[in-house]
Amino acid sequence: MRPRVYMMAAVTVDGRIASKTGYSKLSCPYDLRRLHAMRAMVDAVVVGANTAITDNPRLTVRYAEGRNPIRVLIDGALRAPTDLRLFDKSAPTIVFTTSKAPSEKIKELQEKGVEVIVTEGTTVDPAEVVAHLGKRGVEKVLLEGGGKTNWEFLRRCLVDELIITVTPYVLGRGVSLVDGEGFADTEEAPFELRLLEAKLCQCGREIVLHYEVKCKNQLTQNII
Ligand SMILES: NC(=O)C1=CN([C@@H]2O[C@H](COP(=O)(O)OP(=O)(O)OC[C@H]3O[C@@H](n4cnc5c(N)ncnc54)[C@H](OP(=O)(O)O)[C@@H]3O)[C@@H](O)[C@H]2O)C=CC1
Ligand SMILES: Nc1nc(O)c(N)c(N[C@@H]2O[C@H](COP(=O)(O)O)[C@@H](O)[C@H]2O)n1
Repeated sequence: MRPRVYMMAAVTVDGRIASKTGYSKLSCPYDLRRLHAMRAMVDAVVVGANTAITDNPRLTVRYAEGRNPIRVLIDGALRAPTDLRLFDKSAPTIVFTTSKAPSEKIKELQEKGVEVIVTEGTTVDPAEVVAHLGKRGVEKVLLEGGGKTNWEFLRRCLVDELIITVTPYVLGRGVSLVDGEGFADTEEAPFELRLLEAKLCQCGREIVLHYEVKCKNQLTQNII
């Protein structure tokens, strides 16, 4: 069985996860604690190249109790600089890339103890990433964005639960929670969202929405 995939993000009222300049610090301290508690609950946390480059995240557990998950970066052309915090020794890190990655950069990362997996094709197939993690015993994966990576996972029905915090801001042009080609209408989406919970954050200014993502194929199979 493939690992269960949770997608978590903080969005503005107009659905942005970052501004036009890449600013993304939207969450209140309570929301950050929820994020870190989730990191402690999963076995691996996944981000895309732009998030790694723009935010230079640590992806470790700091505002909750628990162990650090494996950090996973999807970076087709290995654009991420090798001095990112992701590549420090605080947690195991895996990079999924393609033959577009410069070989000297792969070597540099390997010397830092980072595992680099070069997949076939011109882009990394997220299904392959999830399957690979499953084979290594990973049972729970947290997808932390950004928008393009969220789209690549969602359009393939690779997300099982969505936890979205709506924050009291409007940014206008910027990065969308799900940033891809898009669906023509709600029917075209290969999944349905079922609301599990909607709650007010302890800060009193944010709403936490928790959905189950049901793949329509699986729904049909269940009906038959
Ligand atoms: N508010 C929040 O909760 C969060 C906000 N953010 C924000 O999101 C922004 C970044 O989002 P966005 O620009 O959409 O980018 P992403 O972080 O999703 O990175 C996208 C890039 O990752 C690489 N990538 C992702 N999936 C694949 C794949 N399947 N195969 C190959 N490469 C892949 C590609 O790089 P390439 O094109 O080189 O192949 C792609 O362009 C940042 O500003 C960050 O701050 C991020 C997370 C949470
Ligand atoms: N859930 C959530 N809320 C926000 O407001 C955010 N900005 C993010 N961003 C994610 O967290 C990463 C930063 O992590 P570190 O604190 O450096 O460990 C960032 O890169 C996004 O993945 N998430």
